[in-house]
Amino acid sequence: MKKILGYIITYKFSAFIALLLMFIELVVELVQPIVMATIIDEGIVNGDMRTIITWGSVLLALTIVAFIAGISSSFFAANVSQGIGHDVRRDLFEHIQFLSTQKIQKFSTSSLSTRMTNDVTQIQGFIFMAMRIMLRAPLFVVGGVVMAFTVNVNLALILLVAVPILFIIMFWIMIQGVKLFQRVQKKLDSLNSIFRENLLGIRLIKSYNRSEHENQRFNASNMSLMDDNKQALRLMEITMPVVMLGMNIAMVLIIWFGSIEISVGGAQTGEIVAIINYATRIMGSFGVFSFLIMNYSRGKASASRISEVLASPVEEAKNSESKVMSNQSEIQFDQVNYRYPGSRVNALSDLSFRVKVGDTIGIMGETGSGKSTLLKLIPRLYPVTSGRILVDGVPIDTLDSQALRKEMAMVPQESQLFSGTVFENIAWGNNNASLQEIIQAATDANLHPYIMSLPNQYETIIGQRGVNFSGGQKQRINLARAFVRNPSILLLDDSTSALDAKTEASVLNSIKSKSCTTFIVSEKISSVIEADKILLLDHGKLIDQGSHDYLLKTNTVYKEIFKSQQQQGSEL
Ligand SMILES: Nc1ncnc2c1ncn2[C@@H]1O[C@H](COP(=O)(O)OP(=O)(O)OP(=O)(O)O)[C@@H](O)[C@H]1O
Repeated sequence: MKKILGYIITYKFSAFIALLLMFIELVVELVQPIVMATIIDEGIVNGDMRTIITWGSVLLALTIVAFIAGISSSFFAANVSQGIGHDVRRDLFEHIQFLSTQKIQKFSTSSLSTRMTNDVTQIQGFIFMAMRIMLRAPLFVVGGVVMAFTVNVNLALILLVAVPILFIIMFWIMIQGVKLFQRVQKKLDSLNSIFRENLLGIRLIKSYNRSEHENQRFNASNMSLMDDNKQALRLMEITMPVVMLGMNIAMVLIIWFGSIEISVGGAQTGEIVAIINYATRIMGSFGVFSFLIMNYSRGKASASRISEVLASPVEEAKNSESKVMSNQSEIQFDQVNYRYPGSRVNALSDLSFRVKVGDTIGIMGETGSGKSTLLKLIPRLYPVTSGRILVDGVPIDTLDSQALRKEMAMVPQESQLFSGTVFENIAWGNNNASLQEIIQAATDANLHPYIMSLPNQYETIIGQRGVNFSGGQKQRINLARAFVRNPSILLLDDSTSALDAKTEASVLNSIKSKSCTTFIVSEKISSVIEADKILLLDHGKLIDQGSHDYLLKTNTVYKEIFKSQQQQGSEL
């Protein structure tokens, strides 16, 4: 919460004015019962019309002041809460951009999106409430008791006993509430995660007739969220009856002792009315406590979830002074091991190999053998568990990650498109690319003729996640995006799997004509047949390396794969 409240500094002026106006409103409300007592005791009881009119006018003026102060305070409080919400969202977004892939995986994308939306909204609500009533309610309770003492000490003593007891009960409820609302927030995360998976996999769900199963999964999570929410709200709901009970007992006592005091001349009617007035208003302030507790509990839970993200260290630029990467880079893996966090086995074990500048490297192996993992280690998407990866002799963990990645382009296994036009999606790889360069990249990806056949050509809007493009078209947009970057290291993770043989051959030819060092992950020998070197992986270990001809002659596993793929090819 401290971290989030730190954001208030930017809005200190608005926050100060909001609190000042709230304070004026509070003082006016505290003075009003005394004015009423004066009107009763000096005006009504004595039949003094002048006193009634004078103090009645004062009362009216005070009411108008409180009204204006209240509205203006809300205006400034909204400024502060909305401003802070905006700043927190901005910082969260920026921070998430620089979190390591492992950290993002740990938080999970659905949790991050709940934090970015729902949690920030809770914080906004909390800050607004904090400035409007969170301070005002307890201040009024304390101020009300103090003012009651100035009216009649004996009767005020009743309030002095009742109020602390209620405070303690409220404090206990608040502590329980924070725990419960934290649980609610976690359940909301799970619900969001199921919902997200459903939206992404809607076609698969329909084609497998699994809607009923998914409904059940969602309903179970929804039910669990409802149960926890109910439990939290039930706790909140008991606050009002407890307050009513405590304060009504106090009021009965005030009236009872008050009537005795009046009969012995120790108090006047107006004083009793004023103290009852304070008691009623204190009860009102306590009444909003349940709302405040709920707001505070949710706000605190949300603040700690947001702070957790903001406090996660970003990928460090360990050595920003380090040498800038040359645009032709030799790569060396030196006894590299990698184990995913939480996994019991290495995804990659004792990997050592060297890649010459401009070479094309094929990476082959059965599914799950560690091909994609190897590729992701090169731009340091995951830091190695042990061993070293060197680019031009420099360990990559000593290089600034931005500088390291500037020279690389990666085409992921799963095509990724952004909302916008085809042009924007390709240019995303290189902001400074000219139209000519974009067209060249699309041509190299064997995509230009298709784009030109579209009604709006390069200005064609790509639907959400590229729904209006085929798998192969999406892959080629991703390839064009990588080409336009003109990288010195090109990383292709099974990026031609959806292309037909002719298109793939044409794309591979374009890649061959480029001078970059290229890594091609594939399960198809045809994709890597012309590579300078093929790395053969098995269960994360490098079992052999060499050219296609060399492996075909010397490696029986490779020979088997080749034979089976040849057979499949001739059967097709
Ligand atoms: N994000 C992850 N978290 C934990 N384990 C992972 C993660 N990604 C991959 N793994 C595990 O690491 C191993 C290697 O996975 P990797 O994706 O590198 O294999 P691959 O050879 O590229 O497979 P495929 O050909 O099916 O894409 C697998 O056993 C996989 O379960």
